[in-house]
Amino acid sequence: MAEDETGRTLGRHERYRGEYPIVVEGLKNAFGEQVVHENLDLKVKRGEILGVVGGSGTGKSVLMRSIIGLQTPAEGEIKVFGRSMTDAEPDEEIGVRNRWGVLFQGGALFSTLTVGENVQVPLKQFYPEIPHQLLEEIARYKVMLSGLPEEAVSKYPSELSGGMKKRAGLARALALDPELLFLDEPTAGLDPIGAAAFDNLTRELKATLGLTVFLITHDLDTLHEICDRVAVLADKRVIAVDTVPNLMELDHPWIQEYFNGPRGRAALTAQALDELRRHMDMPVAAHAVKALDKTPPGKA
Ligand SMILES: Nc1ncnc2c1ncn2[C@@H]1O[C@H](COP(=O)(O)OP(=O)(O)OP(=O)(O)O)[C@@H](O)[C@H]1O
Repeated sequence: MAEDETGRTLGRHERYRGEYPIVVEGLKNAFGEQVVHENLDLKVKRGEILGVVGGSGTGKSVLMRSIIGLQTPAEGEIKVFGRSMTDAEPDEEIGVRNRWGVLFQGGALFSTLTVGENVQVPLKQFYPEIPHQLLEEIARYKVMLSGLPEEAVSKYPSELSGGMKKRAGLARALALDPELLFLDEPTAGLDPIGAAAFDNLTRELKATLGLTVFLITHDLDTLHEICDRVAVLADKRVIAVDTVPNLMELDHPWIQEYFNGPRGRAALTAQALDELRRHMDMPVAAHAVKALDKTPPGKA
């Protein structure tokens, strides 16, 4: 079961109040000869959106799978809500597993179930005593909370667009009222408007539901717009965890290339424009937005 900082077991509906719901220390993961992580440390703060970035194959998904117990590490310690995930028996983990929700890459919905039935899967697993009608109502509520129209409840995944599938996956991840939300590349494959809408939804859900979010992404706009801090994976470990502006000051080749390369600068300019637009009633800001909008690409 989840524990507070003193080791006291938390009641089923009691929320974790410690500072770090996820603590990873000295993590090593290897597949045969291939060492993916070595001496990896990471602490996720309660109530933050932590972005996780790194080149392809640096082990972002493996890190997430280790934290949620789908990948057994070769070495190291992982604590979620104060409970060690590395030495827990599967039964013991249940008191922790129903406190998180996961949106896997691509949504990972059951294709033979409707959206509503997909959302009901974790509810039935952890709360088999809930009556059928209440299950349906909870599922409908989660679907709408994720920004889908009510009719989507009875649709099958094949009848949904890519963006709607992500929202359906999110609805399922929110089924158990989690405190922790894991999102693996939530905006991959979405058009820029769909991606921005999903970012807004994540930010609103964090604020209204008090979530802590572990967010793997390649999307620079997402990093700039909604992440409180960003962890950078390189050289088999987390080489830095900080705000984006602070990371941009670091003298690491991958970080410089990523955040200060052309795409990184474009994302930064877009964010600055957004900030200014929010203050459009101020004449100076309105003027600046007009001027920046006219700046030719590459000159911003
Ligand atoms: N089950 C597995 N068996 C063997 N190797 C694996 C397994 N899962 C992951 N790997 C390897 O571990 C490394 C890290 O994979 P992972 O999917 O975590 O990378 P990633 O950083 O999420 O990459 P991307 O950004 O491309 O999604 C890769 O080299 C991958 O091939």
